[in-house]
Amino acid sequence: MLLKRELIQQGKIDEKLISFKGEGLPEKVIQFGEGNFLRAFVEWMFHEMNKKGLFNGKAVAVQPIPFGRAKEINEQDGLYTLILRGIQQGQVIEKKEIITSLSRCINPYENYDELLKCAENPEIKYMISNTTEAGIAYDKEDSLENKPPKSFPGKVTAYLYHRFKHFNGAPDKGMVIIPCELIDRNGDKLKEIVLKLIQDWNLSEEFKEWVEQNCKFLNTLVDRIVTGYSEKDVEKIREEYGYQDKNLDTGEIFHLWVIEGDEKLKEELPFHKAGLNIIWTDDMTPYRTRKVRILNGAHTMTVPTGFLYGIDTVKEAVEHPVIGKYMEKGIYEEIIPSLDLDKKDMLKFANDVVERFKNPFIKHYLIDISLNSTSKFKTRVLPSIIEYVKRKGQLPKILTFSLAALIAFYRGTVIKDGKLIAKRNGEEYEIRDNIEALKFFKNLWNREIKNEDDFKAIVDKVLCHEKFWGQDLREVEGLKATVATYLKQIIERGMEESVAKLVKEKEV
Ligand SMILES: NC(=O)c1ccc[n+]([C@@H]2O[C@H](COP(=O)([O-])OP(=O)(O)OC[C@H]3O[C@@H](n4cnc5c(N)ncnc54)[C@H](O)[C@@H]3O)[C@@H](O)[C@H]2O)c1
Ligand SMILES: O=P(O)(O)OC[C@@H](O)[C@@H](O)[C@H](O)[C@H](O)CO
Repeated sequence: MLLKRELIQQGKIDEKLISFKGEGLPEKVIQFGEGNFLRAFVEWMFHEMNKKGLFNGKAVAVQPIPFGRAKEINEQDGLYTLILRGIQQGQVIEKKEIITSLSRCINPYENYDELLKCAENPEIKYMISNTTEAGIAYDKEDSLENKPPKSFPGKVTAYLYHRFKHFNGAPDKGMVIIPCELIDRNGDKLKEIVLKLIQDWNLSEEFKEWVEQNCKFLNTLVDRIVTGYSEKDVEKIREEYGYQDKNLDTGEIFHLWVIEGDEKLKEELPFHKAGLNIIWTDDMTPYRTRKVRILNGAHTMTVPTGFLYGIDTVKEAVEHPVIGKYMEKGIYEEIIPSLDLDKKDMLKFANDVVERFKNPFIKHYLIDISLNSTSKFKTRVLPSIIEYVKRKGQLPKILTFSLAALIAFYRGTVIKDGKLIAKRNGEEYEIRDNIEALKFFKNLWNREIKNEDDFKAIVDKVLCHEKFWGQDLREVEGLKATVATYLKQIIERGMEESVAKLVKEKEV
């Protein structure tokens, strides 16, 4: 029996899972993205507000690409179970609940008019999105003639244009747009692309002014580890509660949403009154830097090293005697000293991150985090290396090693179904990144390696590839030689020996 509204109405679902039925609430939010993260973060927050009568509305999701889970969401009337679990003040906490703040999911590739109809709804004032870092991108080939436009910003532009025309440019029908993508100043970036598309598509000056004056694009930073579901979780729910849930979602208890916005918005969206951890600020930059460099940086520097060591999850990594040490040294001795933020605050954040990584309920696979590692390394790890060198006049050895590990991790020679295939201990694994990056590494490793010079040549090619790093990394003193030495060790002696030696070393 599939989770559906009628099961709740007929009293067939355990009452413990239903704290708020959400019947009859109007749609107030249009949400681009129907992935695990949004459902465990934003929908959960609207649900929490609804419970307390603070929002009284639902979100309607839109599938931003041709493939997704619109069908599954609609089959379950937008309902899904959310399991939040972790350790809080030494106590094991597990909360299971059916979230009722999602009304449905529109697939604009099948029903574009449904999407445009939402733009005509005066009650839908908020737009949320999470389309991954790849989503907020300018596509000069996109067009209003595409129904729907291909890109996410294209869809937003078409949506806003339809709303503008429907309400004859009424100033009070502007939207509050709150993107959650983990890119720097996500709101500003989305706005910039929307304005560019308005120009490309020759839309009226009045529309452009309406967007500029009446639509607010907020910059935000989100933080919660969400890992989706496993078949085991689905099976457990079926056994315990008797229903099947194709949209089950799981995450940690910790959550933080930093939003750049004013008091008026804070009152309109009173997340804080529902006890949620939301920071309204006029500058989100320090929060973003802290999170991306410490938490995401720790993930990205650990993934290739830990994975090639034979470890599969973040929890195993942080608790491993060698890899755990590698990770902590990287965070406390290299990332934090490269940051210009309040020391006490950073240490507290880092300690919490290490605790969060140890969450016994979260199986966060290194191979999943490895997605798009080249661009992640550029934004999440490289700035710490550059800043550390500037401040200390020497290379941070763990982070430098992680670059060598990244090159070793991308040691594949065949591309199959858009993935580069490499081997760990004789077993194949898939490297997922943009196709140019995969081709680059495939060509890079397709050579005979006889001596030290060959490793140097490989590293030279990677470091000078400005498309990855936005700069020529050969200019960082000593980086090429050190990465080449580490890479040679990893390939010739294996990750285990190399990293064990590294964590014992004093200096580079
Ligand atoms: N999972 C987490 O712990 C977590 C935490 C914070 C932030 N995030 C961010 O969320 C993103 C992943 O989201 P998820 O965990 O919900 O994954 P997911 O795969 O469940 O969902 C991804 C969503 O992005 C959309 N999408 C993918 N590529 C797109 C493209 N090119 N254009 C437009 N839309 C596209 C998909 O349709 C889907 O709605 C990451 O980029 C990450 O930065 C994730
Ligand atoms: O989601 P990604 O792929 O951008 O990055 C992987 C993880 O670093 C990330 O999901 C973190 O767990 C998350 O950013 C915590 O808030």
